[in-house]
Order: sequence, then C-alpha cells, then structure tokens
Amino acid sequence: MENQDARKPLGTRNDLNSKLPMPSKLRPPGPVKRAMSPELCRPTKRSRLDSNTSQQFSKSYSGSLPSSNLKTSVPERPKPTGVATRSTAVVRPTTKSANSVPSTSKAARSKSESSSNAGFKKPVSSSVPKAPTGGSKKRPAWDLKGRLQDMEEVLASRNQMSSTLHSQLESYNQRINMLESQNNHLSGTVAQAEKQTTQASAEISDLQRRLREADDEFNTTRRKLQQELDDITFTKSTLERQKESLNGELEAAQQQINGLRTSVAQMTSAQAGISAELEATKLCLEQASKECRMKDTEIALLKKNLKDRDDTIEDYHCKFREHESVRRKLHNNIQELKGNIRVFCRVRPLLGDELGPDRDGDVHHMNFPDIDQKIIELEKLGDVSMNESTLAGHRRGNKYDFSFDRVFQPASTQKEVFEEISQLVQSALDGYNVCIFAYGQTGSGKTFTMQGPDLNDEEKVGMIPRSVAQIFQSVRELQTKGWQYDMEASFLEIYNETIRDLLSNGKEDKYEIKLHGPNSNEVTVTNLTLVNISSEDQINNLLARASDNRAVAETKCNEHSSRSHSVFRLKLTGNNKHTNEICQGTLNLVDLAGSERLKESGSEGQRLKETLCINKSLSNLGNVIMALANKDSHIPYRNSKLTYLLQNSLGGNSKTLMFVNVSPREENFQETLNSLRFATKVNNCNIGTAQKKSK
Ligand SMILES: Nc1ncnc2c1ncn2[C@@H]1O[C@H](COP(=O)(O)OP(=O)(O)OP(=O)(O)O)[C@@H](O)[C@H]1O
Repeated sequence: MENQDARKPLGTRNDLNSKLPMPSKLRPPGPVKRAMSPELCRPTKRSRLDSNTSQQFSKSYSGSLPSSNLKTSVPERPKPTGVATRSTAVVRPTTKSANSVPSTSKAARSKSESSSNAGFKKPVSSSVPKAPTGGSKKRPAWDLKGRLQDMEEVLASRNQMSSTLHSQLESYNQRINMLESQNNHLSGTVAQAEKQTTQASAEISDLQRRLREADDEFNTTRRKLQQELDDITFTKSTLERQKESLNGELEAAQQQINGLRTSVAQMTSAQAGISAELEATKLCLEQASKECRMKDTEIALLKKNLKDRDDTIEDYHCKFREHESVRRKLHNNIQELKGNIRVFCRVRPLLGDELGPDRDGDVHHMNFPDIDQKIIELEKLGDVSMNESTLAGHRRGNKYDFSFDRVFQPASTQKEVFEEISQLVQSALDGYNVCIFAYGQTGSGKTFTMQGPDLNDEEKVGMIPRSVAQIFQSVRELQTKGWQYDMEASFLEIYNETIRDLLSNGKEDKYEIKLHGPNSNEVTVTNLTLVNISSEDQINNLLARASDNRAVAETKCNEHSSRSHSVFRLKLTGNNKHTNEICQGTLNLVDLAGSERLKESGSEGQRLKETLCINKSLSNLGNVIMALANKDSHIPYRNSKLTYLLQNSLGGNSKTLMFVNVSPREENFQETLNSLRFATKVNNCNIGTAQKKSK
C-alpha cells in the first residue's frame, strides 16, 4: 500500500489524454502551467508517516547525529522547472549541544555518537539518482508528447529517489532502535552503578561509626585499666604500710606473750588461794538461801497486808462518795442561806469616745464604797433631769445607794464574774434548775457578760461558754465517782412574743410552749432544735450558728438582738452507776431585751410595738418573782412567753441569779437608776427552797 500512488506507472497515452485537458484551439500559445494530478500533489500516507518518523527522530536524536553527515546523506531535491512542487517531508536534524542528551554518561554518549556516525557515513548520496532537469531544450507548448515524455522521466527519477530515501529511512530507524537499546542498557548500568555507590557509602558510614565506637570503647577500657592500675598501686602501698605496722605489732605481741607466760605462772600459784576462797563463799551462799526463804515468808505476809489496805481504801472510797452526797447537800444549804434569788450588779467600762478628754476611764457619778463589793452608789453630778418619784428609796441627798449580792466594778474581768456564779452552775449538775438572767438597758453589757464579744478570745468569753467548760470539767471529775451525764442544748429567742429557733438550719417553724402531762412540770417547745453535746468545742459552733441566725433576723429588723430575749438552755441528766442515783438539772442563761422605758425611748411604729412587748414581758418577769416571793396562790407565768418558758426555773424548785448590767455613762443615769431599782425589788424576794430533782 505504502507509496503505491507514487509508484503507480503512468497510464497509456490515451489514459493520459483522457485525464489531461486537451488544449483549446482558442487558448493562446505559450507554456501551459498545469496543476499536477491530485494523486501527485497530495502527500501520500507513507510520506506522511516518514515525515512524522523523521520529525520524531529529529527531535529525539538530533544531538547524536552530526548534521554534516545528514546533509551529505540526504539528496538535494531536484527542482523540476514548470512542475508544481510536492510537499515532501525532509529530515532536518537540528544541531544541539552534547549537554542536552538525556540520562547518558559521557562515555556512553561518545560511543553512541561514534557508532551512529559510522552508520551515517554510508555513502547514500551516490545511489540517489539525479532528477532530470526536464531536457536541455525547452519543448514548445504544443509538443505535448514531448512534454509528457519529460514528465514521465521526471516521475521515474522521483520514484527512484523515493525508494532510495525509503531505504535510508529504514536504515535510520534501525539505527535509532539500536541506539535506544544501547541507551536503555547504559541507563541500567548507570542505575546499578549508583545503587552500588549508595551501598558503598552506607557501608563506609557504618564502618566509620563502628570505628568511632571501637575508639570510644578503647578509651573507656584504657581509663578503667588506668584507674585499676592506680587502685592497685594505692592498695599495694597501703598493704606495705600495714605490713610494717603488723610487724611492729607482732614484735609487741611477742613481748606480751613473754609477759603473759610470766603472769600465768603467777596466777597458777594464786589459783590455789582462790579455790580456798570459793569454798568459803559456798558456805556463805547456803546461808543466804536460808535467809531468802525467810524473806519470801515475809513478802507473803506483806501482800496480805496490802490486800487488807486495798479493802480499806475501797471503804474510804465508799465513804468519800457518801461525803460527796453530804457535800452536795451542804452546798445546797449554803446556796439556800444565800437566798434562792441573788442579784449581781455589773458596771461596764467606758469605751472609746465615752472615755472623755482625760481618758482615765473613771466613772465619776458612781462609787463603790465597801470592801465586800456589795454596794454601788450613784451620785447626781450635773443637770441630769430625774423624775423624783421614780427614785424613791435609798436617796441620800443627791446620792443613791444600792446593795446587791455582789457588785462588779468596770475593771472586773469575765473570769472574776464567772468565779462568783460557778457554784450555781455546779448546782445544775447536782440536779437543780438554774436560771441566770442578764437585765439592763441596751448597750449596758448583757451580751458581753452572757456570751462574750469574741468566742475565740479566751480572756473575754462570757458566762455561757465558761459554764459549759466548767460542766465538762466537773463531768470528767464526777466520772471517777461513777457519774455519767447526758447533755442537751437548745437556743431560742423571743421577739415580739414570738419564739424563733436560733439553732435551726434555716427552716422556719411554729414553736409552741408545752407542759408535759398534768403531773409533770417539764416545759418543752415544739419543733425546737435540741443538740446533744459531747464536747466543749460544739458549744462555740452552736453560739456561732445562733449569731448567724440572729444576724439574718437583724437584716429584717434593725437592732433585732437588743429587742429580743435570748434563752440558752442546757439540760443535764446524770446517772451514778455505783449509787444508782439519777439527777436532772437545767441551766438557763438568759440575755434579756434592752429595758429602756417607753417614755425615755420615744419609740413609735414598729419600735413602739417592740418596746411594749419588752416592757410587758419584763414587768411580768418582775410580777412573777414578786408573786413567788409573796407565795401567791396564782403565779402569772402565762402572761408572757418568757415566764411561761422559764416557769420551772423561776419557782421554788430553782436557783435564780440576775445580773443587772448598767452603763457607766452619765447620760444613762436615769436608766441606770431604773435598772438598779428593778434589781433591788428582785433581790428582796425570797422564793423558797430549791428542790433537787433526783431519784
Ligand atoms: N465588761 C465589759 N468590758 C468591755 N467592754 C464591754 C463590757 N461590757 C460591754 N462591753 C462593750 O459594750 C458594748 C455593748 O455591750 P453589749 O452589746 O454586751 O450590750 P447589751 O446590753 O447586750 O446590748 P443590747 O441590748 O443592744 O444587746 C459592746 O461593744 C461590748 O463589747
């Protein structure tokens, strides 16, 4: 198929005539320029393929083929005159520098070049026939036959040239294939060489590393050996010194042995004497054994005596317990003699701005004349207006005397005050109901006395923490006498005749005072929090909780604490395992609301209601005490929550103490007189003998 059209022999003359247009008679003479037949003009498939192949070859191997050779090997295309040029692909190898040859080493490239050059040196140009020039003489236009002949010659020569070029192209292709296979082979060789180079490099670095390691090891071993050598040298010198000293010792030992030999000889002679002595000692030992047996008999006798004495001690313990009961009775008798209601007056010191310019702390309008500290004398100094009717009694000129069981001056300490009430606290452990009140105007020191300003300040803690501490101390002592105590605490306040639980954990409840049964006088408050006390530390927590609860209330009502009565109650139940005695006592510590008079306070609104409630409950407290003193058939306990709650601690079966706290300020003269007057009334009451609650 390839180049068939080109090789196809031309047809007969008739065929040609039928294909070529006949000249027209009308056509003007002259050379006729005719287009070649389409078969001749169009590039054949083969020529296109060759052209492509040549171009590819030219692109890929242009660098490896010398252009001079190519030029010589490719025949010049004959240019027939008067014939249209055919488009034929021409192999034009471009000259490129050797550097552009891909992936071949220089050696391989030069080899390839030489071999390819060898291939191209084949003289091909001689085999290519020269193209006919179309005759030396130009045929006239009408000589169609001649011209046809010329054209056939040209065609034949072209065909011959074409076949020659084909054979050249085939040889080029073979050459290209050969070069490609060589190139592939060389690439493989190069890759292998590179791989070997990489392996060799890895081996070299491995060997270098091992060399370094061996070097390090060598150095380490050398250092170790050097160290060992040093050690051995040192040991050697030490051993040499030891050897010298041992030699000295050996000499000394030999001298000693000589000495000892002499001694042994002497001792052998002494042994005889010792043996004689031993015989004598044995005799002594026998004598001592006899004496020992006699001592054993004596010890047995002493043990018997000791047991008799233990029995006697136990008897004494029994008697001691009996005496303890007697002591309690006597203690109670003393308390009775002192009176069941006692009143202590306490004057607080001047504080801060109250001290005045001299700041000496002296309270000029108060005197404490007696050594026994039972009298307080008020003296009207300035223009302090007083209602004379309220000052009846102990007035001497402008002086007013009041006598109480004890008067504590401003400088008195909490400890001194507590020492005076400690016996009363003790009574609660012995089975009595004890009630200690703090009465006085706002700011006179009631809370300071009962609770103290700071629970962590040991010096300043008040009567409540001190009472609890003493009770715990006594409980510990009484344990040795067979007593066991349970303690239960509660803390409430009465504000505007309403009870609030100061130990509650936030919940508000309804609190009612209840009497237990017709035959029992026990007073309880419904829903009230009762806390079992097992350690002193608990009390501080309870007091702190109560303060918090009061603080909450204070935000609702200004100065709430001054306007309410607070009652701390400790119920004590004792049990003696030796005597089977049981006793129940209650200690009530009451911080009363401020006692200022309605008239003086000038209250109105909520404050007026508070003041009325306070006045009512305080005057009712006075009334109850009076009724008890008068031994009235009806005691008005129920007229106020406070007296209703405390009825068991105010009656004949209880011991009551009232602190009347007074302010040292001269401006409070009137209130101080009122308070002292109320306290005097209470002090004058005799409410009978307290009964111990025991079985
Ligand atoms: N003996 C004292 N020594 C030192 N400071 C005292 C003494 N008594 C009271 N105070 C101080 O006086 C101030 C008033 O005392 P306190 O609050 O105890 O009075 P109160 O009578 O309880 O008042 P209220 O009725 O308002 O509760 C407080 O700052 C308190 O610390």
